[in-house]
Amino acid sequence: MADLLPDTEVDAALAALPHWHRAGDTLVRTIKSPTFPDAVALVDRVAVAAETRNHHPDIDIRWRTVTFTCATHSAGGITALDVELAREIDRLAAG
Ligand SMILES: C[C@H](O)[C@H](O)[C@H]1CNC2=NC(N)=NC(=O)C2=N1
Repeated sequence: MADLLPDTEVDAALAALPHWHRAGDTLVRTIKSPTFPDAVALVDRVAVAAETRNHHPDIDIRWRTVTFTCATHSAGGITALDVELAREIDRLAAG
């Protein structure tokens, strides 16, 4: 499951993840929340989902702006786990 995705598959995945972009061997999305508590509440929802799937994003919180960076550390790059986590983060951010 933690096999690196070829660039063609990363590009295909990103086509369906318009809020995300590729930065080297990671997928990145920045989300601006209305307030700092809202930003932290989003991070908490993502934390629960990440723990459930045992696949965790790197998270940078700066006031109301949260940046999620997804990569599979054990594989050294982007795998299907990261694409699925990005989709989950989009769902949680939209909810
Ligand atoms: C032991 C545990 O299953 C591993 O360390 C998991 C935890 N969460 C993880 N998250 C991410 N993004 N990459 C990993 O390789 C990874 N490995």
